[in-house]
Formats: sequence, C-alpha cells, structure tokens
Amino acid sequence: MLDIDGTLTRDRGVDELEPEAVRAVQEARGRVLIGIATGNAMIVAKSLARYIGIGASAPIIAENGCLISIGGREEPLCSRSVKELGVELARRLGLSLSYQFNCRSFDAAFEITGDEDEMVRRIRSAIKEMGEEAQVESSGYAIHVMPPGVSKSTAILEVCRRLGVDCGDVAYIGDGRTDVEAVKAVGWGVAVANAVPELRGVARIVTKSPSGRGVAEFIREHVLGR
Ligand SMILES: O=C(O)COP(=O)(O)O
Repeated sequence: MLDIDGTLTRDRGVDELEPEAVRAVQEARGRVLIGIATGNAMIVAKSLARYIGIGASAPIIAENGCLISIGGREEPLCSRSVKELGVELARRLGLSLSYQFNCRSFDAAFEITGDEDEMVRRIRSAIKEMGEEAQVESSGYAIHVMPPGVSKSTAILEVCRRLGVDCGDVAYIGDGRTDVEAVKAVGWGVAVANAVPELRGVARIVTKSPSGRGVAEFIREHVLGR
C-alpha cells in the first residue's frame, strides 16, 4: 500500500510525482497487488491510481481510513462526518479549508498556513472548548480533522480481511505522522529516508533514498528482488 504525498512525490512538501517511483510501480504491477492509502479525497486517490497505471479498481483507502474502494466499489468505514465541525473551526480560527473540501465526505482538511505543530495545538484546543470530539493530525501537506477512532490502519485491516490477505504479508510505505499506525499494522512497515522521526522509529525498513526514490528502492530491492 502506498501513501501519496511525501511518498510518491519527489520530496516531502512538494506535489510533483517522482518518475522513478511511477516507473517502479509499473514494473511491479501484475506481480503484486498495489493499492493506495491516503488522507486525500477518494476522487484524488482514484485519479492518481488510474494515471500511475494501477487502475481505479485497485484497493484504495481515502480520507485517512474513512472510505475504502475495492474493485472500484466505494464503501464508507466512518459513520460520522466532521465536515461541519471543520467549517466551524475554519470560521473561528480563520483557517483555509483544503481545495478538496467539496469532494470529501467525512474528514475536513485545512491548508498549512503557519507552524504545523502550533496549528494542530490550536485546533485541538478549539475542539475541546467546543465540547466536540475529533482527532487532529498533520500529514505535512494538510491538517486533518478526523472522526474519532479512524485511521489508515483500521482501514488496512478491513481491506486485508475483505481481500483474504494476511496483513503480515502487506507492505505499507509512508512518510508522515498520519502513517504511523499504518506502518505498525502491516508486516512490512516502510518509512522513506526523509520521513518524520516518529515514523522512522516504528518502521521495519527505512529506505536509503527519500520519498519517491525510496519507494522505487523498496520495490526494486524487496518486491522485484533486484
Ligand atoms: O491528504 C493529505 O494531507 C496527504 O495525504 P497522504 O496521506 O497521501 O500523505
């Protein structure tokens, strides 16, 4: 399973895909089942899956675990949306909602417009003051406000169950804080070289190369055995 931002890209904090990662994914498709697990909206993840060549029917986890798609069929795993809470937080704290807001179903994401740790603290304390419950975490690309209890890892376990796959045989590659539980949930938790220290600390493998070149390195060394 592949994270998108900071993982398939050239570096953390940039949006351009790393061509080497796309090439390696295309070399490995058909040999192993490749999917995506992201904080992005489902439409973004499906479009990317299509254009990097694994197809929109690949297993996809979107909105940090709130939505899954297997064989093209989408299903929600969250029952409660925090979008309205997101709108209220944006109003109170003067935050900018992510460009994907209208395409999201359950989770709200804000643009990072200042120090991300400070933004996370402010949003957490506003949620507490409002007497609401939600998780707040930064992916390095957006600050996500998520329904309680959900994470990429809960969705990965569900996707493994539905596909009849042992999660011990699954690899997950990521770079950020929203990837920590996912890396712990699979047999092959991989952090790219430039991942946040929290993720490198729990990963079974830390690649030598950063972001997308780290993905290519892992696929070629551990999946294709070159
Ligand atoms: O949606 C984001 O903020 C980043 O998504 P990611 O989970 O693919 O890194």
